Amino acid sequence: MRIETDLLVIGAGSGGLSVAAGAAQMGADVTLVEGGEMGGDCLNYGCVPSKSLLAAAKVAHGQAQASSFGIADVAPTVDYAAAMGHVQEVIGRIAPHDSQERFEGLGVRVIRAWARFVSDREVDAGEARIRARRIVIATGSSPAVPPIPGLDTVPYLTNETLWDLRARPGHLIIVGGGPIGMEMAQAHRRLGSDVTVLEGAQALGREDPEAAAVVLDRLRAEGVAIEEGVSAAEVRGAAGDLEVLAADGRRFPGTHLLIAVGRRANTDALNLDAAGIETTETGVKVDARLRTTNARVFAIGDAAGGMQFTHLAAYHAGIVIRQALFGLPATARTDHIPRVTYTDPELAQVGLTEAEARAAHGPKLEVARFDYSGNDRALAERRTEGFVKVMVVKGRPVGATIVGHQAGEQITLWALMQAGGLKMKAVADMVAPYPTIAEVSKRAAGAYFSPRLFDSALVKRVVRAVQAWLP
Ligand SMILES: Cc1cc2nc3c(=O)[nH]c(=O)nc-3n(C[C@H](O)[C@H](O)[C@H](O)COP(=O)(O)OP(=O)(O)OC[C@H]3O[C@@H](n4cnc5c(N)ncnc54)[C@H](O)[C@@H]3O)c2cc1C
Ligand SMILES: NC(=O)c1ccc[n+]([C@@H]2O[C@H](COP(=O)([O-])OP(=O)(O)OC[C@H]3O[C@@H](n4cnc5c(N)ncnc54)[C@H](O)[C@@H]3O)[C@@H](O)[C@H]2O)c1
Repeated sequence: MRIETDLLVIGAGSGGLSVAAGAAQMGADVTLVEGGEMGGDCLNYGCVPSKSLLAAAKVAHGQAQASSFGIADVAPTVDYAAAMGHVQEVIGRIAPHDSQERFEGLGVRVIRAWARFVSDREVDAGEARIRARRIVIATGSSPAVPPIPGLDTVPYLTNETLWDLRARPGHLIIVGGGPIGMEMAQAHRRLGSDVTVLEGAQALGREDPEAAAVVLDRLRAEGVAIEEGVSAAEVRGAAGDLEVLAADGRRFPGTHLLIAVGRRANTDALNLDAAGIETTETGVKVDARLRTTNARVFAIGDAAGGMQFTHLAAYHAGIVIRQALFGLPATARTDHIPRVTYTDPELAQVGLTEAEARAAHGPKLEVARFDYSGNDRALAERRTEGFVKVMVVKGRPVGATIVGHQAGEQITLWALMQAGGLKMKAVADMVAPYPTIAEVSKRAAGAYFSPRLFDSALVKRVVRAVQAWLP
């Protein structure tokens, strides 16, 4: 079967679905090829199942920690299979939105097969040979599996297989202390598993160290063993009884092993050479407009080898639609893309961290800060750990870090500030409802302005003069 199309999208995950839906609704002839599950990683093996399991874990934790509110603590009775059932139910409720039926209803031609390039503008998928004016590679990424001796002889879990478990792991060993490792560590600890995290460098090492420490302290207090600077040298054992040997000779026994050491872009099966598309160590090589080394082909989302987030893939989709449908130039920015690790407390970042901002701006950097312990709502909810830290250069934020209750919700304000290049005055002028956690951001803006107001000899002189003059 031969197909001619305006836009061919390879991969029906967060990025590909956004391109296909937008382009079809704007009148383009769109063909979407998906070899696996509609919805990609985020829906089936990533964001949705992980946040759903964390939600179940939060309920269990709440039962165990109620007495500070005057309600008896209850040791939670966890039905792990039922918690995983909840995870699958949530996936099932979102799935229709990403389904083949919905996309066909939007006018998208959906082909369920694995795609591979056969020329610079043609792709084979199942029985179809598809010739396209423009092509978008949105094939996402897969779990990287490190070459640890013995790993191939032991059953191990990844983010793709974890959700099939129905019996709670007795002792889950997690290799990798990034967002996947730390989210799953807390979820499983709260659901009653013993958990050990083995991290080769520093856990949450990409984040502001002070903010990461707040999260790591909490996880340790909840009983997660976090071993940093531990590289796994060997794995031994069998299902239910295995051990990881560290390079320094230490042994870490457990029942289950989760590998969470980062991702590999899904490019191997695409036969990119046939289309003259180059790759880098992290994914498809793209320029700031997300164009590959083939002028007809774009790459977006995880496949493009940069940051790996669902909202980034969706943002990339807009950048590509503008170029592929309207022929207009569009450049992808990164400075306004937030990221959140959904542990409890959450850790959220947009733009530069303090260390990055100091390196980039030196003495021009001012850091405005406010602690959750000064927020009345946080006190009412007994959630006083954490802070907001805003990196400011010439009155405009260049980054914000929030760690604490609902940090992921609170960072959206700073994502807006970064996206619009707005000044701190915008937040200072905002009236935040009392009592909300959102006031932490307003108070951070206040902390930026208060020395200018309260420590200013000029302001004091003006006030005294006006008071002397007023009737
Ligand atoms: C455990 C976990 C938790 C996460 N949590 C979050 C979170 O809370 N927030 C967040 O923003 N991000 C999160 N992420 C990251 C997020 O899932 C990804 O960044 C996002 O899914 C990337 O979207 P994508 O469209 O690039 O790729 P994907 O969603 O992975 O979609 C790619 C699709 O392409 C298909 N495909 C691959 N090769 C081919 C081929 N040759 N032919 C046809 N089809 C192909 C795949 O089957 C897949 O369906 C998480 C990831 C993981 C693993
Ligand atoms: N909340 C979210 O938005 C969210 C949640 C989960 C995942 N994700 C996305 O998925 C991506 C992948 O997450 P991840 O946690 O797998 O990867 P990651 O790259 O963020 O972290 C992996 C960690 O594993 C460590 N590591 C690497 N090799 C190791 C080894 N052999 N032994 C011990 N430790 C080792 C690294 O030092 C690093 O700290 C993230 O970059 C993120 O973009 C996002």
